[in-house]
Amino acid sequence: MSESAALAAAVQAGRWAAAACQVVRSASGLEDGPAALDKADKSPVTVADFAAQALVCRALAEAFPDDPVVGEEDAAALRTTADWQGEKAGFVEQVTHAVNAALAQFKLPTATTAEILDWIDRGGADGAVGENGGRFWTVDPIDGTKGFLRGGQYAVAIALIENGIPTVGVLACPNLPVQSDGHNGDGADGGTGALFSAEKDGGATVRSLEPGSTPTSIHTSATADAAAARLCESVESAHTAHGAAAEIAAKLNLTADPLRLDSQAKYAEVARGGADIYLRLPTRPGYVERIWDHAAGVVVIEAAGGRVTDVDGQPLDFTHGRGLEKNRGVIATNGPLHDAVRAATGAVLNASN
Ligand SMILES: Nc1ncnc2c1ncn2[C@@H]1O[C@H](COP(=O)(O)OS(=O)(=O)O)[C@@H](OP(=O)(O)O)[C@H]1O
Ligand SMILES: [Mg+2]
Ligand SMILES: [Mg+2]
Ligand SMILES: [Mg+2]
Repeated sequence: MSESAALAAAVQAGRWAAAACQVVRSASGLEDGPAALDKADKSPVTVADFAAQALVCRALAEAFPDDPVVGEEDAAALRTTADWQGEKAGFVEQVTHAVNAALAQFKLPTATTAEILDWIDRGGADGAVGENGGRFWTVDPIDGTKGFLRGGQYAVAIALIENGIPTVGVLACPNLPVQSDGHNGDGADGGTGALFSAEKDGGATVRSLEPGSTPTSIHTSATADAAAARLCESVESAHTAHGAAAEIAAKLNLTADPLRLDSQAKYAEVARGGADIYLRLPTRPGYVERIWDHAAGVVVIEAAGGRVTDVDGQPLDFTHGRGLEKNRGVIATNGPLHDAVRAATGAVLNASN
């Protein structure tokens, strides 16, 4: 099937953003890592998050100038940096350098800092359904920023949402091998990285991040035997309840250890059968999942044959702006295992309430 203009734009956006992330990653040693700021919620944001959001917004604006973009980041902090000292000095210049290094790789003209900050702020839409006829993009320029900082997995996640339904999804995963190796190693394998993509009601594919690579189809695993299933979950214990996941695994008689990896690379692994179940279990009441942490993963996994609901079995509801206000946690599976995993999850979470 040929790619739609929307998918082609998202793929290009993912490639440009991944290139910027790789420029930043390779310019910094693992010891000190890329420069990062703390956001209001104390989570980190790096030079590469900003550079990647700028490039995704630029690519989407070129193809679809009227489409709103709901991005995780904004440039407000970067507009007040004139007197930044110490380790923050030069932060904005590093963003500009990363964007322009990526643009140069694609033989595109370089941009000024002012243009780059404006591209980042194109991501300031609020995702209200009804805006632009119910059509908008959502972008996580680096999902798994903590993974990125550690040299582990991270993803550039881009999705198109139409009337509340994610219809196009791209996950660019620079540290994930193109062929699943059931990997326990949680970091770069020296390869070029993988880009997963899908359209609703079309197939899901993976291709290398190498220029000109050809997509190949991916499918979730067919296993209906929970005992043989492989579960994946976040590295960060603040992002998912590891203890409850272990209880659910025991209930399902799972024998393999969970695969812990950062970012929506988890959706990608389940989509291609490298794992069978992705559990994201609420750690504290009141945390609302963000749409950009899931929209692209949902498209890819469903197109590959899998299923996604929240822990209560409800579909993820993308009609409430930037948050999945009506959902709690996430269960993503290969499909055949979904009902059993959902039942075990309900039993464990209800018992602990
Ligand atoms: N308390 C809490 N509960 C659930 N989720 C949270 C929480 N805090 C943060 N986040 C979001 O987690 C995103 C990273 O997802 P992962 O857990 O898959 O990656 S990681 O293991 O933390 O790297 C991360 O996305 P990024 O900020 O894009 O990295 C956050 O949006
Ligand atoms: Mg994220
Ligand atoms: Mg992010
Ligand atoms: Mg973040």
